[in-house]
Amino acid sequence: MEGREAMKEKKNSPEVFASCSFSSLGLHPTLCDQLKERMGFEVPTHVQAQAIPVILSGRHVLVNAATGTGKTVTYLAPIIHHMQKYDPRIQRSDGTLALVLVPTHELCMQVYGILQKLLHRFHWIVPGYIMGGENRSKEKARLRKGISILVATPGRLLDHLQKTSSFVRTKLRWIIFDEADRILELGYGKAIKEILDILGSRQNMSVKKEGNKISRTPEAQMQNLLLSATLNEKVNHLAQISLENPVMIGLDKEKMLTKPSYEHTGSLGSERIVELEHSGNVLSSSNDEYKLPPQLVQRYVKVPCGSRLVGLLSILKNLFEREASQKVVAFFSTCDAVDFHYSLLSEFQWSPTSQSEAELRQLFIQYKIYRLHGNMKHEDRRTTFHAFTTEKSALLLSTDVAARGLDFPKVRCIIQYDSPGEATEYVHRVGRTARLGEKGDSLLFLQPVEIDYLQDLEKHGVSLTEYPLLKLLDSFPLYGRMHHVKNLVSLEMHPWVLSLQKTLESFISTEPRMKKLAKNAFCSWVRAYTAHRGELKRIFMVKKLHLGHVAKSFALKEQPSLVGKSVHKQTNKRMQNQKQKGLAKKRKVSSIS
Ligand SMILES: Nc1ncnc2c1ncn2[C@@H]1O[C@H](COP(=O)(O)OP(=O)(O)OP(=O)(O)O)[C@@H](O)[C@H]1O
Repeated sequence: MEGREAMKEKKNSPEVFASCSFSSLGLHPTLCDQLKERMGFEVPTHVQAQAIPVILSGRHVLVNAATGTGKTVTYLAPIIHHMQKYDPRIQRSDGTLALVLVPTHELCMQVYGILQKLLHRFHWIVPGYIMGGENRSKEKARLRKGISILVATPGRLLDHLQKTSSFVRTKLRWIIFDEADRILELGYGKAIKEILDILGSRQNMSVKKEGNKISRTPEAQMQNLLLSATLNEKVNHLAQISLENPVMIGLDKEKMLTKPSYEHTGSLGSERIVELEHSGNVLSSSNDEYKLPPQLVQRYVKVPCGSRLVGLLSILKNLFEREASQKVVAFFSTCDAVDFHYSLLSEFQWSPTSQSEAELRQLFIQYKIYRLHGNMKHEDRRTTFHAFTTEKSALLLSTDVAARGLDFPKVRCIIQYDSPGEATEYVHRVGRTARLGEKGDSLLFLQPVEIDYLQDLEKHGVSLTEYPLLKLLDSFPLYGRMHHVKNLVSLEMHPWVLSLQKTLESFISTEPRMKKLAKNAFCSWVRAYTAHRGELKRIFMVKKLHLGHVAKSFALKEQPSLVGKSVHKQTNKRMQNQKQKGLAKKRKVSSIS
C-alpha cells in the first residue's frame, strides 16, 4: 500500500479521480471500508465511478479505459458487493460463482492478491486461482473444497472443466475477461468458446445437458464483463458470443459499429456510457485510437543496428546514474534475448573513466537486475514478480509476459528495446509506467530502416518525439576526456560507441557461456523479426537487415556469414513451413514470449 501522503496528493488529481465516494456508487459500507483500509483507496477513479453502478445493475458491460486507471477494482468490487449480500451466506460447497479470466500467470497472481485484500472482512467468500504450470492435483483439491471467486488462465481452466468432476460451477453468475483482446491474441479463442459452451454461458444458443455441459436458462442471470485498455474489433466475436445487450464504457460513439439505442452521461461527467440495442458487432475496425496516460512522456531513439547494444547500455547507465532510486522495465522480443542481456548486464565490467585494473573491474550497470519470461521456471517467475514489485530501485528485463495488466509500483521508465509489433502491445508496454496519474517516460528503440513504424503508431493516436542520443554519448567522459564530436559521419563512429563496442565484443569472445547465450539470442531475435505480420512486415523487413550488424548488436565478433548462414537457412525453412501449413498470417506469440 502506498503512503497516505502520496495517496492524498493523487486524490486531488481531477484527471484521474472522480468527485464522488465509493459509497455513493452503491457499494456496501464494509466493502468501502475495505477499499479504504486495506487498499488505501479514498475515492473512485473515473472508470470506477462510471462502471461500478452499471455493473451493479447486472448488465453485461464492455469497459475500455487507459492503462493504470483501476479496472481491476472496477469489476471486483461490484461482484463482492453482490456476493456478500447472499442470504443464506455463500458456502464453499456452492462452488464457483465468479470466474476471472486473465492471459498470464503474473496477472493471475496479482488479481488473486487484490481479492485477498478485498475479501478480508468477507471470510466466507473464498478466492482462488488456477493456472498453467501449477500442480494440477493441488488445484483439484482446492476446487473440490470450493472457490467462490476463481482467477484462471484459459487453458488450465478448460482442462479442469473437462477433467475435474468435483469442480462445482452450477451457481456461476459472473464471467470476466480481463485483457480480453490479449486472451484472444494468445490463441485462446477456441478454448474460450469451449469454456463458454461448457459453462452454458454462450449467448444465442439453447443449452442442453450433454456430457459435462450444464443446463442454464437466461433466468440464471449470467453477467459477463470484458475489459481492456485496447478493446478493438478483434474482440467482436468474443463480445457477440459472451455478451447480451452490453453497455459500453469508455468507447467513443463514432467508433462503434452498432448504433446505440440511447446514450447518457449521467451525473458522472464527460465520458460516455452507451447502451446498445443488440449484440451484433460492437466495435468497428476504425476503433483504433488508444487512450494513453496524458502525463506519459513518449520518445523514440533512432539507432543503427550495430550500435543498438551500446545505445541500450549507455541509456541505462545514464538513467540510473541520473536518478539513483528508480525502476525501469526493458522489453525484448524473445526469451533468449532476455537471458543474454540479463547475463551481460549482470556481469559486464568496465570503467570508461580510468585504465586502472581495480576500476576496470567495476560493473558497468550497478543496479539490481531481474528477468522475466515464459521459459523460466514457475517458481522463479513468481519470485521475480514479487521481488520487482517491492524493489525501490531495479531494472527488469522482460518479454511481453510483463506487458499486460501488471501493476509494479513506481516504474519510472519503459524501454522498448525490441519493437512491440502491434500498436496495442506498445500501449500496454508503456502502460506499466505513468499509472494512476504518476509521472512516466517511455523510450522506443528503432533502427533507421524501421522509422515508418512511427507513422503506424500515429494512426492509433500515438506520437513520439526523438531522444537526443548523440548528446548523451557526448556527455560520457572517456578516459578522462570529453568527446564532443562535430561533423560526425555516423553514430557508429562516435569514440564512446567504438570503445564500448570493442570492450563488449572482447568480453563476449572470452566467455564461452556468454558467447553461447549471444548466439542463441541472435538466432531467436532474427526468427522473431521474421514473424511480424500484416502491415508490419513492410516495416520490419528481414531482407533489410544486415546480419553482420545484428550480430554486433549481440556483441558477436564472428563473421556475419558464419552466424548468418544458418539463420538464413532457418528463416527460409520456417517461412516455407509456414506457407505449407497456411500459417503465414499468424504470429506465434506464445512460443516467443
Ligand atoms: N480508487 C483508487 N484509488 C487509489 N488507487 C487506486 C484506485 N483504483 C485503483 N488504484 C490503484 O491504481 C493502480 C492501477 O490499477 P489497475 O491495475 O486496476 O489498473 P488497470 O486499469 O487494470 O491497468 P492495466 O490496463 O494496465 O491493466 C493499482 O496500483 C491500484 O491499486
